[in-house]
Amino acid sequence: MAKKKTKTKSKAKTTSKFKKPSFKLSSQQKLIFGSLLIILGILMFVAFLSFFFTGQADQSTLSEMASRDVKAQNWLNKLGAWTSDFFINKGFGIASFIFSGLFFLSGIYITLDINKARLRRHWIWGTLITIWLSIFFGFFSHYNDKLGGTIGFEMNSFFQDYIGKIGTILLLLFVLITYLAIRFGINGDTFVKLFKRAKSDIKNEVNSVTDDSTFTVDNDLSAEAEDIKSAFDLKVEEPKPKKVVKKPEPELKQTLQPELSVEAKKEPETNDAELSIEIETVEEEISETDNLSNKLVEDYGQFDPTLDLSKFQFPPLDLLKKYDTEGITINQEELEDNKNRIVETLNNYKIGIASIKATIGPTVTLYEIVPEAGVRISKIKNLEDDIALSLSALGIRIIAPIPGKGTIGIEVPNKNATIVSMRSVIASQKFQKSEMELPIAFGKTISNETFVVDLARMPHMLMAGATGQGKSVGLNAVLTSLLYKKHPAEVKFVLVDPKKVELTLFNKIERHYLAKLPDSEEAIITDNTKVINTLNSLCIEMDNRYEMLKNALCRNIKEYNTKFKARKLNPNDGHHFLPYIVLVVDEFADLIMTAGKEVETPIARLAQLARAIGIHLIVATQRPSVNVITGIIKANFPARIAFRVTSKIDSRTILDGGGADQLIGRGDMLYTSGNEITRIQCAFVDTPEVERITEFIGGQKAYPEAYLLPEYVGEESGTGLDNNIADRDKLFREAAEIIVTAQQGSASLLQRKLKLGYNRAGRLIDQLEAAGIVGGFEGSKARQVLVPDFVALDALLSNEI
Ligand SMILES: Nc1ncnc2c1ncn2[C@@H]1O[C@H](COP(=O)(O)OP(=O)(O)OP(=O)(O)O)[C@@H](O)[C@H]1O
Repeated sequence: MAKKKTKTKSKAKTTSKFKKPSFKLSSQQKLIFGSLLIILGILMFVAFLSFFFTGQADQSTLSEMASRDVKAQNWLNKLGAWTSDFFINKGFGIASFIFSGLFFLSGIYITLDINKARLRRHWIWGTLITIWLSIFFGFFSHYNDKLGGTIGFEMNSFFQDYIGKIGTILLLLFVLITYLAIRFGINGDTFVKLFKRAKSDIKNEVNSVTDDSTFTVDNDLSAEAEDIKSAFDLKVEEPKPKKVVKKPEPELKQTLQPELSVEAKKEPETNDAELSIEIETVEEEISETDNLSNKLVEDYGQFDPTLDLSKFQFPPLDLLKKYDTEGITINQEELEDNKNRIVETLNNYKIGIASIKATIGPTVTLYEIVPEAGVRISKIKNLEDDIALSLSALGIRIIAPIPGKGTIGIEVPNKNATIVSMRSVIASQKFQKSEMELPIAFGKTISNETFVVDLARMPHMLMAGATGQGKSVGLNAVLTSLLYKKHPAEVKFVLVDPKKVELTLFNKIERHYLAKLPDSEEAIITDNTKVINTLNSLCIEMDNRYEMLKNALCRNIKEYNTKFKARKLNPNDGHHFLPYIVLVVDEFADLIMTAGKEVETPIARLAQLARAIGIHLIVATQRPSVNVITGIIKANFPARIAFRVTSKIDSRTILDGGGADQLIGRGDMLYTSGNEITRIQCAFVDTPEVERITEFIGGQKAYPEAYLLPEYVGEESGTGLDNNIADRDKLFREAAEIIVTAQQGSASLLQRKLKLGYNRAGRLIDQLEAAGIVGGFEGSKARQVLVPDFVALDALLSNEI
């Protein structure tokens, strides 16, 4: 009991801490409230009972309730008179007694803390029975109007007015049957059983009578036993009396007594058919871990991952530049001009337009046309170049039809494009109030709405665009968005920048936001070998995180972190708060060209599996050709961003459709995360702005070092020359075959054929040398191949084992 009390106490404390509304009563409150209800039930019963004797006399006093001089006859005086008049006279008649019973019962249930669901059921059924009874007694209102009360009388006459007396009786009968069927589970079988039972009872009765006679005659039952039997009015069943009478006289009483209980036990059998299953809803037990975590949360509050840098300040908006040219200016003349030209061009091709509407965006204006009935959409689509010619403008895109609208869209670039500043999108309500995990404010759509997406949901993003079209600005916009919204404890970046200059500014926030390999000096990765190590290390991190999620019984990072914050996961078991990791790779083409499969494999693995554990990839490339964006990469990057590209083929590679070749550049981009393509003007964030932000963050207190990724033992760390078969590269056999076929022992051949990095190819050559397949190093000349053909190679390798 004492335990229970502390439990409820601690629970109450916890809930008050979080200020959640709680209707749980303490045991003392339950006692007080319960006894109040019990007393109320008794008072109602007394008042109602008294009403039948004093109700008539109290009629006149009801109107003078407020006067102290007037006395009522009711046993509970004026309050009793008023309550009983209210419930019985004006309410449900004698059925109102049920209410007093319900109050009494509620009091008992609450005091003893018995199942609430059952009490609720009592109230529902009790109220229904009260209504039914009051309507039923309504039939007898002309004998005594107190029987059914006003409600009963009125409802009864209402039904009689519409379905007559017989109809009302049948309706009540139907309701009664329904009630019995639902409440007690009575069905047709019950009646059959009842009938059978009655029949067998009669039979037994008859048998018992015959038995009784044989009983006395056969067994010579003493007069005393006979007396006892008649006194208990026993129904003696066939085999039992014989047993009883065989016992000696003094034991007779004892044996007869148990028979009493036999009859008592029979009772449920007779009620068998009327039994209904009451399902008790058991209140959920608080498990031990819950309890412990509750206590921890109570004592120390929820775990706060930001505590180490609790004074960290997010960069202020002032660090971002404000542009004078911002905001949409409507050039009426330009609009009118473009409209006329569109209509004219289409008319030249005998395409009539029913209506035309313009939506002005920051860089392009969308003209939505509803063509006249009977015009083929493909006809308009084919006129793309003609419309562009007549408007003498670049970057015209025709969307026929606009998905979900049923109109045809013609996007025409504005003569004077307005810059979408990073400041305006970061300051927008949409971004500031977003509840996303990793919100990114990309820019503004064609209807000038701020476009915010959640990187956590994408879950990976592929970005392509020809040089100078705004990729780097786009990457900076992504990083800036996250810096403005996420605390250093919540997100970490792994930055890969083969160009070495684009992301260097972020070096300043290394100890706040960046992640790196334990042995590396620079957090921003510019060296291709390090990229391979980092990617493999991320794969290890991914596997570790999955293990942690598995142990914590969580499906994703969000659930895991919520559980960790609620102190349900023990840090001693290896659990810790998991920050999101965003891997940004600029110039992916360069990586693929130099490292090939060694980069592609871990990237594809991460892209396939890392979404649930919070590792998200952003990969940017200048050359969106198929040998860079391979099928496996493409399949795992559902979100794509295309800045202007040079050819339709490139557009198709990145977007699976045209359009990116018709963009106007300077941040004009297309975004898709599935079917729909949205045209967006990317927000512009300049280098000085990024510099100011990183300086602001970098100037604050930081963690002792960057977030450390797990160590990865790279391939070049192996001893190249030893001939340990177990340590051989997985591609050893394949490499040997290539060398033997080409009869040329060069690392670059392996690099080309197997799409490997230089280091790995070199190591393979070393292993081939150790195995005696190629000769020693000969300077600039290719090594000699010592195995003439496949047969010899097979023989050599099989001899090794
Ligand atoms: N959203 C934008 N709004 C306005 N101007 C932009 C925008 N994005 C880019 N520009 C302009 O285009 C120029 C080139 O952009 P950026 O450096 O991002 O190109 P890039 O695609 O990264 O080129 P590269 O691949 O050669 O690095 C910028 O200096 C800027 O003047």
